[in-house]
Amino acid sequence: MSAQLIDGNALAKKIRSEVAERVAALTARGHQPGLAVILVGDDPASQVYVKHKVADCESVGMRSILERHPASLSEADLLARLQALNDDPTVHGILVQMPLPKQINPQRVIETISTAKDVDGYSVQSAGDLLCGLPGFRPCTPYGCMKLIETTGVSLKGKHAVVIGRSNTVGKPMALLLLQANATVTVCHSGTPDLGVHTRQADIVVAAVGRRNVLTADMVKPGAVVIDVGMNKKDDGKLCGDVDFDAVREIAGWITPVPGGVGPMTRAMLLVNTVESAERTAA
Ligand SMILES: Nc1nc(=O)c2c([nH]1)NC[C@@H]1CN(c3ccc(C(=O)N[C@@H](CCC(=O)O)C(=O)O)cc3)C=[N+]21
Repeated sequence: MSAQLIDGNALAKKIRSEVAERVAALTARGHQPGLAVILVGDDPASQVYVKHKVADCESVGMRSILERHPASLSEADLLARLQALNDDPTVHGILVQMPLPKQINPQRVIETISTAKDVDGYSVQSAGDLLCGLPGFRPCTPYGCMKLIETTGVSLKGKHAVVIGRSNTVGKPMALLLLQANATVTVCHSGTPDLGVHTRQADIVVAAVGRRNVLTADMVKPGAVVIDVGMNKKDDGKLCGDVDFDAVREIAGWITPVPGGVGPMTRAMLLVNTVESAERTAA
């Protein structure tokens, strides 16, 4: 028996159509939501991602402001730009594409963005809101993973969820979201001696390491929900995740593909956070 595919493209499309309705309602009241996307330098992958985000905004009727800066931009100049966007009432979300050139401290950049416009959910305030279960912007990738898990109909209450990876943007917030949904949560990482011991117990596995074949078929409990956050390149240049997809899909109950799983949902949740920000401002 083969796992059911969780279609991230289809779910993202449905979410975009819901966002489009909220955008239209706000726009009719003179509050068109706006997202500022800032790209520093000319990293090819970042250019593609940023283009996608701008196109996503257009597809839901949101205004996007794309700012491109040279890789030599100083930190002070970037912070000054962010202050101007903080003060601009037509901008409801601000995203600074990561990674940044080395002369710029990313944490300082994140903390300069107004909490009310931190639609990436990367700031210490947003992280603290999540930790405490308070309203605030949730980081888009783990937020999207929760929506993907929801579509399986598998209830998280009382289930064992294993997160592989402990980054501030994915692993840690993922664990907190699962915990808030009443799962029993284990966080594994590069210092975990035997990953399989943990993942074989898991009803839900979220792999967010950034390395191929982190999760193989022998590490998965039959019927488990497998969410693959990885974005790696194979030798043939094709995109693949952290999960040994072809083998794991024979064991798992549900699995997300790469591409077409978590990636499109990350972008969809950015739109959700931005429309939410605009709704709060308009209220
Ligand atoms: N401030 C900031 N916020 C981010 O959210 C952020 C960032 N910086 N820096 C880079 C990472 C990466 N990221 C992706 C989002 C969607 C896809 C995506 O849509 N992927 C498609 C495939 C795209 C392709 O074919 O290359 C998919 O998985 O189906 C990929 C990568 C957001 N990031």
